[in-house]
Amino acid sequence: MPDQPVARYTYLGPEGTFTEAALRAFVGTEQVDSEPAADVVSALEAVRGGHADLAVVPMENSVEGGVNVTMDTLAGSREPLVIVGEVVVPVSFVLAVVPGTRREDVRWISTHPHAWAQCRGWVARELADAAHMPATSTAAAAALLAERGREAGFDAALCSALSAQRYGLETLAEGVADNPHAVTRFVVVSRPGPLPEATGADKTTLMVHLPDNEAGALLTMLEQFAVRGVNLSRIESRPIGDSLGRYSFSMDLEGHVAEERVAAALIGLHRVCPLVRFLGSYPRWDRRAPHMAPGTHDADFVAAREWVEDLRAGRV
Ligand SMILES: O=C(O)C(=O)C[C@]1(C(=O)O)C=C[C@@H](O)C=C1
Repeated sequence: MPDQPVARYTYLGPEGTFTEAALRAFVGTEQVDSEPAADVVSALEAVRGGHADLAVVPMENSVEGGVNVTMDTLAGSREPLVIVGEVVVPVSFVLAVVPGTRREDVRWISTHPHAWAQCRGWVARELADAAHMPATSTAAAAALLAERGREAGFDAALCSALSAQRYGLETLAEGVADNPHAVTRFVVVSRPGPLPEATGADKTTLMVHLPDNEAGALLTMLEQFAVRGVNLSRIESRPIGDSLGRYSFSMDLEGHVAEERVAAALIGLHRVCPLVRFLGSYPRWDRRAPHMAPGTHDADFVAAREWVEDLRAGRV
């Protein structure tokens, strides 16, 4: 048998981001063909353009919620991309500085906005006068501080312990996190192709538009899931952008499109929503199977369909 070609990965870089840690957790080895990207959009564009096979990007954080740039870039282009996997990584930060910097010298702290949101309380308590300078990632802040020192325009980075070490920074505080159990969920994205097989513990990601100015349109959309026993694990609204009051809905549901109840919900959505974008069915990171309500197993749908076929054929 010929060797399988090695998948080329890209991820939100530079080296040392939590996204790189997620990539390594996903492939389960340090040996991976990977190239960091400057930001989420560039990582996803590298896959669209064929420069990489797979991109790992942050999707959702347990404290700060959805990563808008990921949701919008995945859903927003005419050339579709699909999610083929997910990874959940615990996140806690270190306060990293150029060696010799004292705690009382720290006025400006650079990090990714999602990281800042997870450490705001700690900063208010420990460094009350410090302010935030946004960076494209936690490791980008660390790398810039290591490269430019005082010329970077900030005094410290909130980043992973790995980045502080990789960029030769000194750690002034570790375990920085307002919520010690915070986790970030990352998704693995590819160009469309054969779907990952259903495992019995999967998720499906969708982006849906509702009909304009229709009372109850959101309820009608949600009913498509409820009546088929499909649980949603995330739903967020995002502005469509062309006028006020128009929103799309980004959501994850428990199940795989290969399952009857999920397929039936998608058929329902297709009938009642002007746009439904399928963004992938893929195994859950925690391998937790959904609770199945009575009457929602594949066999129940098959039996019900056969019954209707009998009726149509006159076998009453
Ligand atoms: O900047 C990083 O290190 C990232 O991997 C991005 C990111 C995010 O977008 O949420 C990932 C995990 C943390 O929640 C903070 C930042």
